[in-house]
Amino acid sequence: MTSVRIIPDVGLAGALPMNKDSDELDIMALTMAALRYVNPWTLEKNTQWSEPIKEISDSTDAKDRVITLAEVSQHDTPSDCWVVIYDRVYDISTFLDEHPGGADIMLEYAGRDASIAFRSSGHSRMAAKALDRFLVGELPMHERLYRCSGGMKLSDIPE
Ligand code: HEM
Repeated sequence: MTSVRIIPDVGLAGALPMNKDSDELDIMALTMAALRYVNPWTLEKNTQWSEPIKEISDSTDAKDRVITLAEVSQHDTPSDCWVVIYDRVYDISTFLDEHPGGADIMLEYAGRDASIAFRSSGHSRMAAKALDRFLVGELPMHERLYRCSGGMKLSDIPE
């Protein structure tokens, strides 16, 4: 093995990998140590640098998400079905097969505003409450019809 003689006159000998049998520097050990030092996989994770992961799944956060009508219109298939009801955006993809009124009637409104249809089908308060679990966001103020100043006043808009 290649080895280099070192003169231990700077007081570093104790910190360097020396051959046990001589006062020579162990180049292989030094190389491995240097590789470990520069190899990112050996670096310990510094939690101080990590951003906490922000959960966006609960409905409080979903309410804060602004979704335009243009974006809603991209979700207009049975497997990816969003509708707007009273200015709120709902992802009802998983509800289509559960809907007591059938999937087809809701699919007519896929990617669009379904407020009038929802209202005129005489849905119960329970139905309005059922919307909560599908909430993904709200329209921007300039695209709203109900939840805005001067918007349409309906006594039974869900809270
Ligand atoms: C998108 C969210 C919707 C939810 C969460 C929902 C929920 C419900 C629920 C729970 C019922 C049972 C009756 C009641 O409690 O009112 C129902 C019935 C019904 N829904 Fe919806 N609905 C939605 C959208 C729509 C839309 C867009 C239409 C379109 C017209 C519609 C049409 C109907 C009809 C016709 C019934 C009566 C079915 C029957 O009694 O035979 N629904 N819906």
